[in-house]
Amino acid sequence: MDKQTFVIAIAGASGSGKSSLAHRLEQELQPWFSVSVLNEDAYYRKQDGLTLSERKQTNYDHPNAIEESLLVEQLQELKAGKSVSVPVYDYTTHDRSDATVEVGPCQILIVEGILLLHREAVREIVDLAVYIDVPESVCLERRIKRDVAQRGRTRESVLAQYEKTVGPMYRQFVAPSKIYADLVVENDSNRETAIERLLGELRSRIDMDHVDVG
Ligand SMILES: Nc1ncnc2c1ncn2[C@@H]1O[C@H](COP(=O)(O)OP(=O)(O)O)[C@@H](O)[C@H]1O
Ligand SMILES: Nc1ccn([C@@H]2O[C@H](COP(=O)(O)O)[C@@H](O)[C@H]2O)c(=O)n1
Repeated sequence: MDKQTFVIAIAGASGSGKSSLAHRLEQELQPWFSVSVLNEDAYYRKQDGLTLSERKQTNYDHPNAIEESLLVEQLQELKAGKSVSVPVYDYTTHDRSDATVEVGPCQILIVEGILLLHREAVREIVDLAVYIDVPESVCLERRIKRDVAQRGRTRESVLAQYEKTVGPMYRQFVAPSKIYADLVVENDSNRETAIERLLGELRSRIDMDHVDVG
């Protein structure tokens, strides 16, 4: 078997804890492997032709909000052992910035995002598909706290956006994509429980011979 980058996708609702788990997994795997983490959000389309108030109205939870062709192209390049220049997204301006970050070849690539498992072209690249399963009400409470603290939002704006787009798109696209997961992990209690379960499953499911450790 060819040794190439092993790609783990972590999908699930906004606020389910994908990003936190992806970075914890990176920490746990790093002593043994070179690991990189990618976020689907980096591939939100550029919106510099729109005003800020127009950008605030965009439906960021619809699959078409993401430039899927660039996401897939960069996943393929990384899987093939090449470097890519990943866009940098700014949630406060609702736009992709002009900056990019270089992501180099790695043995394990973790990519996280709400709609990854909805995307057939992404599923074809992924070696292990993980869905983080958390009740909607828990995700919403976490999202309110995070978006007010880190993404320049108010509680009211988060609730309005949730009712208009986030909740409906979750029910239409994100939750149904759970059927494509190789592994479903609950994350509505202790964070350590989820990471332990993920690591336990990974140990038995990742074919380490497949990963180039040489
Ligand atoms: N198991 C957990 N228990 C409590 N809070 C959590 C847990 N996992 C993540 N969080 C918190 O919830 C918020 C959303 O987590 P994040 O990883 O950003 O979710 P996502 O990437 O799925 O949107 C963050 O503030 C994070 O610290
Ligand atoms: N300008 C933007 C872009 C995206 N969002 C929201 O981000 C969510 C996905 O990221 P998570 O880290 O929460 O998984 C998605 O639900 C979008 O609504 C935004 O609010 N503003």
